[in-house]
Amino acid sequence: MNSGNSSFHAAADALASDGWCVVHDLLEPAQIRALAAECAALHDAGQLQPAGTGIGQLDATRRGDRTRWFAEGAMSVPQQAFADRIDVLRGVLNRELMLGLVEYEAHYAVYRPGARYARHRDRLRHSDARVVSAVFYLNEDWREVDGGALRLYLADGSSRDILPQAGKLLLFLSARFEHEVLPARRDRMSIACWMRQRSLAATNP
Ligand SMILES: O=C(O)CCC(=O)C(=O)O
Ligand SMILES: [Fe+2]
Repeated sequence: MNSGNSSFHAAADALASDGWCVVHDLLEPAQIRALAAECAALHDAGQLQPAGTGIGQLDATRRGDRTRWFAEGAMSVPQQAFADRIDVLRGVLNRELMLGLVEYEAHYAVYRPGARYARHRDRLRHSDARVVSAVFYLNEDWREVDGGALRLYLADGSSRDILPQAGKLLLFLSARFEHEVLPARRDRMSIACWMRQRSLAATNP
């Protein structure tokens, strides 16, 4: 069971001090495998769609993944397990950092070999709703030679490469960090999720 939430408290501290962190115990291995199997099956059944870049355009040279949103009220068992834990994390972040996170959105993403997502920020131009980006990786036995790191650009000009290994949850403040997905040599599966505040500046795109 994922009984302890001590890593969530540590994550809140790290978000407050550094703005980003990695959590390793979001879900059990069997739950992660169930998500990976579902993501792969949906992809193979043609149920993922080419992703846009937030300004309504498709440009596979900038963003080459295919995605499928989790549908509220119609989630599968593995998706619900993920959502339940994200909700617990959201509660901890709200209590400890007073972030006012009222909801989240999440989608599966598959990057085929060679696909990338060029350097970008997750907060959309027309909305300040996204506060915390949370990327959960589903890839068993991922090694450095497989590529596909998430490169996170830090304020001091340096960067960190995070490999998309099964079970890792990368958290970062959506407004603060530019990041990119480097091309991989094998299929790269993840759940991209954003914890959202009630948006004050939202307008229709
Ligand atoms: O898959 C990742 O590592 C990050 C994906 C991403 O940056 C995004 O979907 O906005
Ligand atoms: Fe992103």
